[in-house]
Amino acid sequence: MMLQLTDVSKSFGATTVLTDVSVAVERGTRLAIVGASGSGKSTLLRIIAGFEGPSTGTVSLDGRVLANPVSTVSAHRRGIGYVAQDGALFPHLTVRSNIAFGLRRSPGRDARVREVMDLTSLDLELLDRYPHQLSGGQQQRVALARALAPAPTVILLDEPFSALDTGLRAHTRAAMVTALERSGVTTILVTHDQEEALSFGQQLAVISAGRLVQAGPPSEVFDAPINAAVAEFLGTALFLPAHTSGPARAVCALGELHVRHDHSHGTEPVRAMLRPAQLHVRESDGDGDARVVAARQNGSAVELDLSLGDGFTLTHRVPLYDAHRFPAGGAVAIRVDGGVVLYPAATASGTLGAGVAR
Ligand SMILES: Nc1ncnc2c1ncn2[C@@H]1O[C@H](COP(=O)(O)OP(=O)(O)OP(=O)(O)O)[C@@H](O)[C@H]1O
Repeated sequence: MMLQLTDVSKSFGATTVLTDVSVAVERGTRLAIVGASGSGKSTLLRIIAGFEGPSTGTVSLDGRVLANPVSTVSAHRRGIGYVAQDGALFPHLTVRSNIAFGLRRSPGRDARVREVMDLTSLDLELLDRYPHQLSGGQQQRVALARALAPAPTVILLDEPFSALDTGLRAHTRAAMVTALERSGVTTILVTHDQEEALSFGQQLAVISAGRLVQAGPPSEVFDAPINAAVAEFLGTALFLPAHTSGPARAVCALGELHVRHDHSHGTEPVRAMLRPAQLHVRESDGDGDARVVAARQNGSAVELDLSLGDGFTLTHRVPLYDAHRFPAGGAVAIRVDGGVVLYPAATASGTLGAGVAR
């Protein structure tokens, strides 16, 4: 066990921002916390960093209490590094001085600067540049290098890639993950980007309205979201009205399907959730499973509206080069791979935290 939060809550006046958040991060592992804007991610990081205190609950590191409502270890004594959204480099300092900022003056100081630059794949040519002479991705890597320089036990990353454009973001993220891996530092990333969260670390936690609704290895959370809202939040999800038809079986407009996970809590009727990648659609000579009611071009793909009967329509994307096989009015056959996840039938409240089993 390493960094541990136990029942952490936080209120600002009458506003409750976090409620009973408990999470443990093992030494040397990476946790990504994903949530919508305003869900409390930054506040959680700020409590771990020591910029805020919890209203209730405890933060501890290797068994040592860092903060509870009555006592707190100050931020600079926690051995925790923090990288903000925009990197927050000192604009009037060179890369060398930025990275060396938290290091004691010593003969080894310059060597350490070079070491963390190597770790974060920063070219030594950049040593004497100023932040405005760097690309966004380089700035973020300098910010990480600066945070890593004093060899912290934990690094906190607050949306460090959000200001970068898509291509640079993926590249910078991969470079950062490599650097974090090589340094062996325990890391927590917060982000509102699902792809980023799913690819970042060994653990993923979903936060909604100040509560941790689900945590686990990213593949497990993605495979078996605890409720329909989490399923939708983590990626495009298709929901079909269904009813159970036997052990691990459910019937919906696409026929009788295998149930991979059942989160319906014994309710009936249910909804069957599947991901677009599970659908295999081909043209059909006969009646097929569905009919193409509309086809819309959307960049490199064509979106087909497929009517399954019973007034139920499903949208499916096919590559542009394949679209001629699916004219409007044509019949298609649909195969589903991998089974479905069941949830209670739709209710009026569809927020991420609704109906959470904890
Ligand atoms: N010092 C404060 N006083 C009052 N309310 C605050 C304070 N800090 C944060 N909040 C409120 O707490 C909620 C969560 O804020 P927080 O910044 O933690 O969310 P977030 O998930 O990081 O959002 P974003 O992704 O938009 O940065 C927001 O509604 C915010 O207005």
